[in-house]
Amino acid sequence: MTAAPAPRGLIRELTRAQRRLLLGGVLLGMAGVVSTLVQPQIVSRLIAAAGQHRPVAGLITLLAVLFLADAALSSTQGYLIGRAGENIVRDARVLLAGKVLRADLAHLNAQRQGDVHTRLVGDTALMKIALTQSLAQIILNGLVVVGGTVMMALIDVWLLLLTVGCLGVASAASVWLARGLRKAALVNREDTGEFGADLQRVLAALPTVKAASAEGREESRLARLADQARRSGNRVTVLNALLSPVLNVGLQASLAAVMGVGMARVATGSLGVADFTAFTMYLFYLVSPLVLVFISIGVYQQGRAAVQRVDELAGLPQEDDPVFGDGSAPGDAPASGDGSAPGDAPAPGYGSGIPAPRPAPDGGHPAVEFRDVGFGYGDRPVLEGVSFTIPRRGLTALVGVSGAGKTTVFQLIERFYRPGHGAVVLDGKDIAHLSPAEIRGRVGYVQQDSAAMRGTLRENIVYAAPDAADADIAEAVELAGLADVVAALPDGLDTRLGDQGIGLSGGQRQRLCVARALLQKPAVILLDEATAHLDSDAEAALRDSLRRIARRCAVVAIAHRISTVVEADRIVVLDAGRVRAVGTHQQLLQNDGLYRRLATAQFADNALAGSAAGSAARPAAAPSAGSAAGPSAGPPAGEPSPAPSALPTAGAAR
Ligand SMILES: Nc1ncnc2c1ncn2[C@@H]1O[C@H](COP(=O)(O)OP(=O)(O)OP(=O)(O)O)[C@@H](O)[C@H]1O
Repeated sequence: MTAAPAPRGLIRELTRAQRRLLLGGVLLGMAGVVSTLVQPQIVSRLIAAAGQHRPVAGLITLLAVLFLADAALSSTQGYLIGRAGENIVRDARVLLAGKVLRADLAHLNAQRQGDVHTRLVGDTALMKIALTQSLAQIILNGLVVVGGTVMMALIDVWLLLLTVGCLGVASAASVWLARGLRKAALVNREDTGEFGADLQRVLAALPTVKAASAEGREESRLARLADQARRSGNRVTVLNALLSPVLNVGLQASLAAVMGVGMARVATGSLGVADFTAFTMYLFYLVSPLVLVFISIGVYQQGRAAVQRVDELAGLPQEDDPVFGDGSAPGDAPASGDGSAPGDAPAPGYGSGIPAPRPAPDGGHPAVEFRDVGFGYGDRPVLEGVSFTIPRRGLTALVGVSGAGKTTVFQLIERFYRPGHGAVVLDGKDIAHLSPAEIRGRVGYVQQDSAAMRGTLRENIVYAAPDAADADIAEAVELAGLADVVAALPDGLDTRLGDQGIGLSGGQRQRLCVARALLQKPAVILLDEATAHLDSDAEAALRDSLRRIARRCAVVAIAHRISTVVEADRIVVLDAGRVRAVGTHQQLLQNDGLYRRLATAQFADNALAGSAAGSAARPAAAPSAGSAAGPSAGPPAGEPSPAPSALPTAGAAR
């Protein structure tokens, strides 16, 4: 994963929030340790008292109380630590979900969705075990081991040295195994993420997989990845399986040695029976904590691999990270240009050498302005020296062959990506200085792939304006040409849609997205081939609506159909990432070869198909009053425009 380093102390922050539960758990656990360590001493005194025929009832009662206290303390400690663990998982998931939702798209797109999912769901759960249960086990059982060792030293140092000698070799081997375990666990987490990512890819394109009869191929591919995860999982299992036996061998050896040497010393009278019993009890008490310490170290190492992956995801660069650093406050108005009268010469010196915004003819600034914008995805340049303005009202069409950069222009207006050069200006403000919420509150965006989500039709429509009034919803539905669709559904707006809006046709989904954008009441509406799936009646109705809407705000359409383009107040022709021409349909027909070819090629196609017969050529719209930055075409020569049909976006038209 190519993410920036995680914010320092993320894990510390998550655990600090749970410090009361964690501290409470550890303190109770320590009380339990004391109660455990005292027990052999009481037993030793019990044996001594019984040997001397003294009363033992008090000692027996004390021993019973210690046993019960031990059990109560250890279960309460387990509960507190477990609760802290669940809280840490919740906090980590909420934090990561926020990071992913606000991540910079360029960086997020480089991640595999399934891997992001695995990190958010699976790795956070493993992280909980590492940060709470296994750490608590290491601390508490470690205390039992240390405390027990001290008590054993007080009873008989030579027997202790014998024990440590047998256990030392086994412990060193266990530490070595635990180290290997961490590396193996990291590989296994990566492999699991890989499998998740591929599964997600297949599920997202299931109809394509079925249509291509690729189920078998995909199954084999998934099986290969599952096998890869199994192999690395097996390495983890082997190391895990070796950990306890290695330690057990050491423990068994030390038990045998202690019993042999201890009994011999009891026989010679150099060690008392009571002390030998207490020593042996400590050794037995040490067995399980010692094994648990090493198992917990193993689990902790596996959890650390998950912590590393969670940390990386938390380090995803965020879209509101400051990257420009020019010292101006977010949302600063330009030093000049605001308040200048329409027609004033642009004032120089705005931002980093970028000319000041040009006031729009209707007062105020243009709705959108591109100033010498250059942009590429990674090292691949897509836009170069792009400059144009979009007036505050009217319909602007963006045309060009496929891959010219039209959608990229929209994505830069939304600031999904930042330009490498130049500025995108929204209502006189460089969007580099606006928050994502400010930008997207002013811009409605209907994407090419008509995004709809699982939920009701109403939830989908009000998604960008959750508090919209019913009357506004009804108006947006009407304007988007969705009213008949809603009326025909038994549950109307409360009809439930499946994933990606399953339950609606492609054209209906497009109208839903238009309604969603309209309801937002934006200053600028971006339509990316929003009528591509509509039949000609629905498209004509939506065009009428857009004409009405364009009286109130700026409508920018990446136009698929020439009928939309013909009606546009201005047309921006993009060619290989550059603005080639700006003008009306008539002006461009007259003066721009590429535009003429784009328009007439489709007209000819439709004429051949006989579909153009009934389509009367619409009179070209009057040239826009707004001034156009960038190349401009000359006035129309009064020649007839091609009949409304579809404008090709294929490179063949060039
Ligand atoms: N996320 C991305 N990562 C890398 N390259 C991309 C990405 N999106 C688009 N491109 C590339 O950028 C170029 C412009 O793409 P864009 O989608 O803006 O073109 P377009 O004019 O809208 O095309 P179309 O009419 O086919 O939708 C294309 O060459 C495309 O391959």
